[in-house]
Amino acid sequence: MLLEIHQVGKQYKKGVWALREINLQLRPGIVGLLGPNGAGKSTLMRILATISQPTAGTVTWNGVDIRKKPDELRCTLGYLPQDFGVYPHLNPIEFLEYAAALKGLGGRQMKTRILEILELLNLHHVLKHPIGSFSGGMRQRIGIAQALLNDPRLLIVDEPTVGLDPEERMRFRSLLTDLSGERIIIFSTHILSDIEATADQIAIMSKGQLLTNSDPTVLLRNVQGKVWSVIIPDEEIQEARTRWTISGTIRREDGLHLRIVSETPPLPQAIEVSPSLEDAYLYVRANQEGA
Ligand SMILES: Nc1ncnc2c1ncn2[C@@H]1O[C@H](COP(=O)(O)OP(=O)(O)OP(=O)(O)O)[C@@H](O)[C@H]1O
Repeated sequence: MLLEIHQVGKQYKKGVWALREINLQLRPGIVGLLGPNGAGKSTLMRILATISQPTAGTVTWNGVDIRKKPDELRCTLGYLPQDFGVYPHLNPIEFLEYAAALKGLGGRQMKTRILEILELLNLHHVLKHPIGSFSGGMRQRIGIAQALLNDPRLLIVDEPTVGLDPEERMRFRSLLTDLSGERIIIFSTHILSDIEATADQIAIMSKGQLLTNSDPTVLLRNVQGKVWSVIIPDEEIQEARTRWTISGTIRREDGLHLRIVSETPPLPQAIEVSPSLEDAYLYVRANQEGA
């Protein structure tokens, strides 16, 4: 199973590229697509979901160009868009039957499959309740349920944790881990902690470009020896912000404790600390955007 993105670009307006020269090879596992708002994550996901066409480049699914033969991918694609809407008056079964019909799926087997999915997503106790009465996390699980109807090999979820409380976020992350295995799961977010514990691969995007695509341990290794702790007086924070890439600030009795990502010690008394993925993310962005 292989999804290959080759030199993909997308231009919405003349001269303005929302995506530029994206190259990625994805195999089974969870890929975290990380980047700030406007980085191009949704644009890329819509192209992969065959909803939008790239202006340049190609995407192949197991060697087949998805532009020429979109159905090869569509029949095994599950997609949860960012702006997923539900019909509030329908209950989960009614909604999923409707979603299945839209996808051309139906029959007796589909009824059984819907019940299995609702059980898997821990929604079996609310089968008769209108979706409008559900919490944000439960609605997102309905969104995932519709994406799983065809037992997809490629599952694309676009910022699924927006609006969820911390507990719901945690549950959603472990749900994706449960669903991984013989699937490619692409999970976009602008929040690092969403993918920190779950992603096998982290692709970082900014301003339409792919800055890096690595195993999280490689990202961490790259920033090893480049994260420092320093203490400065409160009044120096403005200047510090202009001088350094700061990944954390804590106010203590003895002053402001800064966590700084820098190739060399930012001050002679700086103490080296072990890096986090947050540091690694800032390091990639600071280096590659500035380059
Ligand atoms: N339909 C569109 N027409 C014109 N420009 C668009 C369209 N969709 C997105 N863009 C622009 O393309 C760029 C990338 O947007 P995109 O939505 O893909 O980013 P994103 O990383 O998903 O951000 P967000 O988290 O805010 O959705 C942005 O500058 C955005 O304004």
